Amino acid sequence: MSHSIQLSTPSRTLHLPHSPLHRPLSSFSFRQFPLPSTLKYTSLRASSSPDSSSTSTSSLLHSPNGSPAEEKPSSSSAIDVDTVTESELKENGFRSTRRTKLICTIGPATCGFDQLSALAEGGMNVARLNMCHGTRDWHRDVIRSVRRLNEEKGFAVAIMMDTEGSEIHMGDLGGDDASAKAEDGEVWTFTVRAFDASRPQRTISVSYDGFAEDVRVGDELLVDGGMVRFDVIEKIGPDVKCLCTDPGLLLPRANLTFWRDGSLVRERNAMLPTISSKDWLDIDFGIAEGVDFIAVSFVKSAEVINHLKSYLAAHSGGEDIGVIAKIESIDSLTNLEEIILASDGAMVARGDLGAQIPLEQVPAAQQRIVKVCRELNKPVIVASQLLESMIEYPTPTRAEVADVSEAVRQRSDALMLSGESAMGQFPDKALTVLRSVSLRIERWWREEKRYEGTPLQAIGSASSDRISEEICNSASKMANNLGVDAVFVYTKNGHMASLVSRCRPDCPIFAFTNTTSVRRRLNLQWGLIPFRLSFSEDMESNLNKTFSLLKSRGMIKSGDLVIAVSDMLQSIQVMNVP
Ligand SMILES: Nc1ncnc2c1ncn2[C@@H]1O[C@H](COP(=O)(O)OP(=O)(O)OP(=O)(O)O)[C@@H](O)[C@H]1O
Ligand SMILES: CC(=O)C(=O)O
Ligand SMILES: [K+]
Ligand SMILES: [Mg+2]
Repeated sequence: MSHSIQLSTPSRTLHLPHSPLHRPLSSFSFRQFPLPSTLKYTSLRASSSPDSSSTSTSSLLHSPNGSPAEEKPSSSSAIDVDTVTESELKENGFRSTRRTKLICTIGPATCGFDQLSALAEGGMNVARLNMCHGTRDWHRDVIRSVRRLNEEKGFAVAIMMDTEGSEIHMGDLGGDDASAKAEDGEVWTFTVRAFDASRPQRTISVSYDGFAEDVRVGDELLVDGGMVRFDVIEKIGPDVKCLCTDPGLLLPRANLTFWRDGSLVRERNAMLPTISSKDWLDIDFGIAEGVDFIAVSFVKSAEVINHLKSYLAAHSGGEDIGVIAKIESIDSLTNLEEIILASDGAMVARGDLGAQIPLEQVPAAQQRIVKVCRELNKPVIVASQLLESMIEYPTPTRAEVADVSEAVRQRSDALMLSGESAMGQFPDKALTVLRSVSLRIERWWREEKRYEGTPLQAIGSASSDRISEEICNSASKMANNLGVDAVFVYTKNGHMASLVSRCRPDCPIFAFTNTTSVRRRLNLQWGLIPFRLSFSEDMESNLNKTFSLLKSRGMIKSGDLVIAVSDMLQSIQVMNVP
């Protein structure tokens, strides 16, 4: 058995002393493929049969009942890629493609087709719909516009529906009020009464009937995680009188928390279901409209994630919907590992998290959540207030740029805009800032050759899963050491692509998959450039086909060095594009 990998350039023989493949694994052997006239490569292949390349750990992307009609490949010779990726690849080459994914919350500022189109052109990978706001008809229109955009322009923008959850929040402000200003020293009334007509002056309705009973005089009331603060000074039936101690803007449906003797009052929240009856109706709506992800607010345990996943499996007709756990409560931090293990991804929901734990603990929590997600191979989103000042101003603060940089540096999968894109004045500019800061940090890694060095623990238990992992780990390491232009991964359900993404290699990952729904879901993961392409079990013909399609569109060129891995054949192939 040879311990070297022969590249297609005959003069170069590569020794990989630290490669996991170098270990004396008797089941690994090198096998020379018959060389087609146009393609020369040497392949490294595991001796287990291709059929055993089980990817059962991927519940997110596994399609048990086959693909619905919409997902049928349109043409066997076409490749689906959006115009932005195509021109980026043509103009700047592989290396400069962005690795960090971008999510935009859609709201009144961005719900029109042209506005959505501008966001997609600006790099939006996922559109988030927050079910706390807007009607189902409004959300349906947005979902359909995004779908039209994908169909017309080749984008793979995924839709993430975010549940309202049953935490306590303010009601709508009534009338045309977009916000209300609370000044220091003013007395405001928080009430469980609903208003028939216009909102009485300095009065705010509260979503939770037990509010007036639970809150006590002397408690501190925090709006939106402390953006505005009040002291509870008097209770009169359903009305709670509060003195403003920290002034600020009250936004419709802002989250409310109350604190007693320096800690969060949680007894009440524990009794509310994580998924409310309204959330279940929203979830049915999301299934009917074919959303790609459901983000669950205020997750407390893995149980609710498992429950939702069985519900989706039973009701979504074989369509896969990824479940994202929002980490925004103390309970979710306590049960972090098991929650993330049960989920298909997680969100560091810093807005509410910062209202539940002291603010100075949020950065450490973020770092821990990002790390656990990497370990367990789940995409992770860093969310809230990344560019908060850009709701009002066209340039970010230096501190915001530093915060975005830190999230990119942690190699989180995705960054999310909230109010900046939903109702801010500069949604496109905010997206541009996320994009340019991501690109800058990523370029710095390349310039400094700062490869991700974190050793990753094994996740799969079945031997074929372990082999897939080792192949992806080795392929990524080889990609860094050889300075290859791209890793190609052929994946039916996306699992193999996520394993390559997990290694955060220093080159883009072209993920070829044969369904549009898997293509959209891959768009949440770090470094993956998802293409839809119909392919066969025969890797040689897949590669030849991909090379000719991409070359004809100017996205790759002869001589580019590529590493290929796939679901179908447990092998690593290294080759120059013919
Ligand atoms: N669909 C929508 N319709 C109207 N306004 C919206 C919509 N989505 C978001 N917004 C506005 O953008 C703001 C920020 O959005 P964001 O999604 O962060 O909501 P949030 O209310 O802070 O709750 P969450 O904790 O779920 O993120 C909201 O407070 C709201 O004013
Ligand atoms: C995104 C979200 O829900 C939060 O930050 O609270
Ligand atoms: K929400
Ligand atoms: Mg929240």
